[in-house]
Amino acid sequence: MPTSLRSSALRPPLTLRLAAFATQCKPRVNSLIVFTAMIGMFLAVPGWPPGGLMFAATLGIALVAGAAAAINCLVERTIDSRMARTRGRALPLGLISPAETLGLACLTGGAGLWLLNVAVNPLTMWLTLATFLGYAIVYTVILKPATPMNIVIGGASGAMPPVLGWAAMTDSIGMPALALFLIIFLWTPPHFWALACYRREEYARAGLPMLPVSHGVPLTCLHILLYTVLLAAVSYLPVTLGMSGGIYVGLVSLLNLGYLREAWSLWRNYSDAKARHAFRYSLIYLTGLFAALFLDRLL
Ligand code: HEM
Ligand SMILES: CC(C)=CCC/C(C)=C/CC/C(C)=C/COP(=O)(O)OP(=O)(O)O
Repeated sequence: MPTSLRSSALRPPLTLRLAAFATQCKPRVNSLIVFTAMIGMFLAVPGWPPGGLMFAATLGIALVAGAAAAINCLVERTIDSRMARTRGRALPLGLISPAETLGLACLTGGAGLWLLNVAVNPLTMWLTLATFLGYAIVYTVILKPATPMNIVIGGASGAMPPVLGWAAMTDSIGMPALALFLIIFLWTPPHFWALACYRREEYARAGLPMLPVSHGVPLTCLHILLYTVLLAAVSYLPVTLGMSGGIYVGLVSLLNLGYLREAWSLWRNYSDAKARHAFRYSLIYLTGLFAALFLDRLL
């Protein structure tokens, strides 16, 4: 927090500081994370999952995911202050102090883990803790500043939520849950690299070795295309495993055609506008794929 804001007279009021903390939990990113966890819960059991168990699991996962995002904001507060996209976050603006962020993240994360342990099962609690550490420590502290492959390895944490949802309902990790893990795991690099392409100058200024910064845009676009082809192939695993049928195949095929077109066009003839479009499409793709899994099960 800037020195001028340290004196209590100049500190933002408590409600504003709590609201500032909530924005650091990255609610928009985490709403999709939690959605994929909930679909994992639906697919794990025949019929509708037990309401109380589903509520506790969803709340627990959301609290821990929010705490992980807040720790990411805490660790990266100096880097965030150097990039246009992130300099309006609560810590660079001094709306909340690092100590308050740490304290509230421990509270929310601790509450989430406790809830998972007592109201869901210890397996889900341990897997969620590992996911938290994977993102907040392994990705944020170790990999992100060190290697352009940060996202490939770090993406494993982002791919965990359907596995967490599955474990919450079954107290086990099934093959179908691993198929959903693989889908998000292969989706994450093209999702992030599209954004990293059109934000490459900011990442370079911040000293972060993202793939378009270290190896250039053409090679990054080739990687985006290759990952998208792999993703399209793996997106049919739920059918091979007997989890989904015709409705899913139809919807996911449309989504795949759209994503392959985005990736192909980006590779053939790059522009920042196309990369922005491909990033937005990545969000439609993953939301659509998980909605298709749900619809296929429902209908
Ligand atoms: C470690 C892996 C990931 C990285 C590095 C990453 C990176 C990013 C970045 C840099 C943004 C822009 C955020 C902003 O401007 O505030 C973003 C947005 C977003 N990401 Fe990811 N992402 C990852 C994994 C995921 C996963 C697994 C999901 C969901 C399942 C996801 C969902 C979203 C959503 C919904 C947005 C849009 C947020 C908005 O509109 O404000 N991301 N991601
Ligand atoms: C249950 C649980 C703990 C889930 C965590 C899931 C997880 C790994 C989410 C990662 C998504 C995310 C906020 C990426 C931002 O990347 P960034 O931090 O590089 O982006 P930034 O530059 O916007 O901070």
